[in-house]
Amino acid sequence: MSGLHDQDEVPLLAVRGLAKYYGARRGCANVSFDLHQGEVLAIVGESGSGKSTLLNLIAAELEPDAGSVAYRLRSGETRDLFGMGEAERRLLFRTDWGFVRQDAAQGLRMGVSAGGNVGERLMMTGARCYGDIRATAGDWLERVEIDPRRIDDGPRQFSGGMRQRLQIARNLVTRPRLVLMDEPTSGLDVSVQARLLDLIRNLVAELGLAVIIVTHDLAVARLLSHRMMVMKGGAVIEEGLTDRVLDDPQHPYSQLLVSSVLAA
Ligand SMILES: Nc1ncnc2c1ncn2[C@@H]1O[C@H](COP(=O)(O)OP(=O)(O)OP(=O)(O)O)[C@@H](O)[C@H]1O
Repeated sequence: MSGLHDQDEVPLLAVRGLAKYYGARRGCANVSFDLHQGEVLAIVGESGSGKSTLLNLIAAELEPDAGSVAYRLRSGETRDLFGMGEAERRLLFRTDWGFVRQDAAQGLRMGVSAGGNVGERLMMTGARCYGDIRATAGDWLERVEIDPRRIDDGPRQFSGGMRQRLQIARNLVTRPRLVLMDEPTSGLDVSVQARLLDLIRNLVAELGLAVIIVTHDLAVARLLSHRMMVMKGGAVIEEGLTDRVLDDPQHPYSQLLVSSVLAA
């Protein structure tokens, strides 16, 4: 995928010098990047390279030891996430941000119906009319290729792929501008993965979403992202346009990563 943005516009997200240590062990350190509206950034690297730590820092689920994350609000004002009050940040995350987790059970309310899962997020943006909420939830189920007649079924009655699609509907119904995704397709059958990736790709393009996607799968990065960052040992060792990094990796570790996938 290739895509360009206006270099002059203020980034949606600006990450500077982010670091997290677990005791003496480096989770990630010295990570800086900008993300613009509509841009998809893949974070790749082997297990333990720091991908989840970085994503969880950006989601403010972990406290950084150093660094900042600035976000441009809909009002145009840019704010440091860690300087915000807890309530303000929570509201932002529930409306303007999404977080699609690898394990759908962590991103869904498993005891609540499909319609309830989608409607709940909508209510956080102020929707109150039951009929409208139900109709919008039904529309979103259709958009993620779930039969809207299953609106009253719970996620426990859904397959793994359907759960992930429901999680996507729940996250996108509020029309967020930024969505974090943590290995959204791993653990699913290959054919289910392909369908889900196709769906994600179309929705991201249609809604003009900015996305940070963590994946260990370079094919996922190739398909979805404009830019990618390669992490190793908690540090970003290479960063650039996805096609460039995959076709012409500069760092020996990225070369190894790319060639080992090609050889597989
Ligand atoms: N809660 C924790 N306590 C101690 N060390 C941790 C903790 N979480 C992560 N680490 C360490 O931080 C480093 C980065 O781990 P992280 O989970 O961010 O990597 P990752 O690339 O997301 O790996 P995976 O793909 O396996 O999830 C690793 O050395 C890991 O052992």
